[in-house]
Amino acid sequence: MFETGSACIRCNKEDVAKVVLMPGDPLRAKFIAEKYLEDPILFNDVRNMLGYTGTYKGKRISVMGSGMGIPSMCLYAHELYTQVGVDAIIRVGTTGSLPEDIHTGEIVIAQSAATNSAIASLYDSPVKLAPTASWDMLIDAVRSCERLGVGYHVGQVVSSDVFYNPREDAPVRYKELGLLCVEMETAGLYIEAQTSHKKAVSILSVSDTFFTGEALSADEREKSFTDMMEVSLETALNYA
Ligand SMILES: O=P(O)(O)O[C@H]1O[C@H](CO)[C@@H](O)[C@H]1O
Ligand SMILES: O=c1cc[nH]c(=O)[nH]1
Repeated sequence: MFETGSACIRCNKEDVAKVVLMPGDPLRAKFIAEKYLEDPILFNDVRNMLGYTGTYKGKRISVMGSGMGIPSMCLYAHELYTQVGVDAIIRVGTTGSLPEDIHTGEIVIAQSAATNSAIASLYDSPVKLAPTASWDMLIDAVRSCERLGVGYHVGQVVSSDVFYNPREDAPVRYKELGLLCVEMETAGLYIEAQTSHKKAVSILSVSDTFFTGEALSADEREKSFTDMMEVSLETALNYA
């Protein structure tokens, strides 16, 4: 009998480290485990949402897919925080940038996440919560970028419930408001962390741009993804 009461993560608490890297794509979780973790052990494969635990620089770290969108991220983050005993989650995601001076291959660290999702209104709170990164994880992510010599941007991102937004003016309005990029999970992760009294930060790699039409070659895409992964792993060491 597994300790998680969940139908979606089948593991015992001791199978999972205190800090978990979460890419949207479970195959990116497998890639990170195989490329960076020593002796990775698969702890979850329900719905193919692959989760592994291994060691990085001698410390125990887990990596597991979140799926796409706030509902999927919230389900897994909630269970990891409240049933599995995880303390800190780092989203390792891709994003589309809004300002012309944020280029493909660069990293955005999400200080906060504006959202068109109902997630921030669902809690029994006298105010609407503001999805915000944990300050210590945010500053650790910045320091990791600086130590590794990886360029970065820090600011407010958009977590959208839709990839194909029927409001065609949405990216223009986001850009006018000074938002840095669009993705689909960070607001959910930050609200789950806050309401579970845990920690989170999103470290995003720019895979597309909304206004410049820049594109990455296959080599550039891999390099930028590995920058994001290495910054995330270095940040995770502080919470292992
Ligand atoms: O690359 P991931 O982490 O999945 O993130 C981005 O990519 C997906 C859309 O293609 C959404 O999940 C979005 O947030
Ligand atoms: O434009 C983009 C790129 C990546 N992920 C998104 O959600 N949107």
